[in-house]
Amino acid sequence: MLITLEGLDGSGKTTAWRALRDRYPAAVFTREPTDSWYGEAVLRSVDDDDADPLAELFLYMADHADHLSRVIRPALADGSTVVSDRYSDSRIAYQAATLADSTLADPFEYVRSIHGPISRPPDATLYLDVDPETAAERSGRTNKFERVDHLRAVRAGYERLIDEHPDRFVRIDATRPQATVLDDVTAVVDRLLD
Ligand SMILES: Nc1ncnc2c1ncn2[C@@H]1O[C@H](COP(=O)(O)OP(=O)(O)OP(=O)(O)O)[C@@H](O)[C@H]1O
Ligand SMILES: Cc1cn([C@H]2C[C@H](O)[C@@H](COP(=O)(O)O)O2)c(=O)[nH]c1=O
Repeated sequence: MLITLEGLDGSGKTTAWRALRDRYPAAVFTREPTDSWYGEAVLRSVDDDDADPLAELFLYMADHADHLSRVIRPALADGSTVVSDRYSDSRIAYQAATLADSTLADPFEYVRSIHGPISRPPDATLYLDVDPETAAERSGRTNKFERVDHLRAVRAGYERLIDEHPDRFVRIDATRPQATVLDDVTAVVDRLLD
């Protein structure tokens, strides 16, 4: 089973991912951007305010393709549970926002469409829901994606994904205290793996 954690910057995904790693030591824990050289190239682009959004999308896609072949597919073929901190929905929500002013007629559909033939959809996605103001505050506004107006557009993309896949997404109110959020996260994953 492939479980993904999604949400705005600072929503608490990595905190939840670490709690799940302690609780399920036999599962495979991974993330996007990955720690490969493709992931390093992505981070260089994230730190470049002038990066071309389409070029950046394809860096993320290269990292995703490598992640699929090197980590995700082998782990699933072994029968392991895989938990990924960010995955394809991050691309659809974030790059649809960065490409909003591009020549693409419908960036959301375009980014989704390029995943179709190559990706492996998640079985379940925990969406840690915070408002853009809380997200920007918690993340410390350290990169170009952590600005309130951008996060508002990203959140709209996530809402569209949730509307389209109500059975896959589990929304968790992540504005509550950390312990309460983690209780909900572990209860959801316990139920999924039961
Ligand atoms: N429920 C919560 N209430 C208050 N603060 C929280 C909560 N969850 C996480 N935090 C804090 O918010 C900050 C960001 O958390 P975390 O790194 O887990 O978020 P993230 O979604 O992985 O962020 P990013 O996408 O930017 O990597 C950390 O300082 C963390 O301790
Ligand atoms: C996977 C992925 C990530 N992003 C953005 C979101 C963050 O601002 C940065 C780095 O991710 P992190 O979880 O905060 O370390 O990258 C994105 O725009 N598109 C993606 O596919």
